[in-house]
Amino acid sequence: MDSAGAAQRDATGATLTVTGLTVRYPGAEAPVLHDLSFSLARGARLAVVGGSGTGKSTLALALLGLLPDGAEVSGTVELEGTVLSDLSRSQLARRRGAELSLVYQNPQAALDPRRRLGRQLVSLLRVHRRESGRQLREECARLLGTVGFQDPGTALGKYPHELSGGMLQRAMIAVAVASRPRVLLADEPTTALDVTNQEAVLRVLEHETAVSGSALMLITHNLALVRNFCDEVIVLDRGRIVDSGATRAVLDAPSSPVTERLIEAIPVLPGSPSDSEGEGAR
Ligand SMILES: Nc1ncnc2c1ncn2[C@@H]1O[C@H](COP(=O)(O)OP(=O)(O)OP(=O)(O)O)[C@@H](O)[C@H]1O
Repeated sequence: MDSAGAAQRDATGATLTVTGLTVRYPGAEAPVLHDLSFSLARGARLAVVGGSGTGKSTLALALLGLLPDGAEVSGTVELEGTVLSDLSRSQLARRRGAELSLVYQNPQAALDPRRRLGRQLVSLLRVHRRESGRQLREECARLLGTVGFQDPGTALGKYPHELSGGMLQRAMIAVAVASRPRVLLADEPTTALDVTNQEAVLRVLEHETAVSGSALMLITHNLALVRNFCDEVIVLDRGRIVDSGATRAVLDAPSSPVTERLIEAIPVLPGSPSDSEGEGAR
């Protein structure tokens, strides 16, 4: 943990505090996000759940300061006591990646198909580190090893299309948490993957955020995934929070019909983690 971050800690235990966040896209009549307020505790795992078009990705972009030009934003986003809208573009860019990091839905789309994986991962690390290219490449190999790559050196020499989506996503997570961000934002990180790769990526997310001490904000439309993975959940509908709280409490006693519908959509398979027997361990 860096001393600047430690000095800025507030007394609430929250690493991220969002207050009254409202966003309107240019030309749109109504805001896409309405007066959102929530906080994320240090090291906690929060799910943001909602159907298509409810504003989940807009929320991620707003937190990262990456909304398109002309978007109207009000309310505040506070990271470790610093209001992000008070920062200059370059200060915000430094925090992005170092303190607030993002894992995209589709790692293939986030990478340049013409450049080998190693060069791209080194470029990502270089934004926040001063080591030589050789040291950064060694660090990339070490990071890939921590997320289950048997032969990191070979993987670094490959082009993105030569690796599976699951491998690429694990690599991206390893690099995203390398700077020990306060918050890792994962926007549908498993949606583009098959079931086996989804599980591997979730295990990596769980392990890596635990090791780095990062809080996780998991954006998903899939409440089944949230059940066993997140401590808290907020449910979005048409840009508003319609339900929120500890995951168990929200799932056991939803206060919105929207949450009820999402719960009804969870497939219950005998012996699956969503089966009550399977849940006993947590
Ligand atoms: N750049 C933009 N300009 C104008 N409207 C936008 C823009 N991006 C998104 N929207 C609109 O904002 C609303 C919320 O979109 P957003 O992508 O945040 O939802 P989402 O919950 O992430 O959806 P999905 O799960 O389908 O990705 C949608 O109606 C969308 O059409």
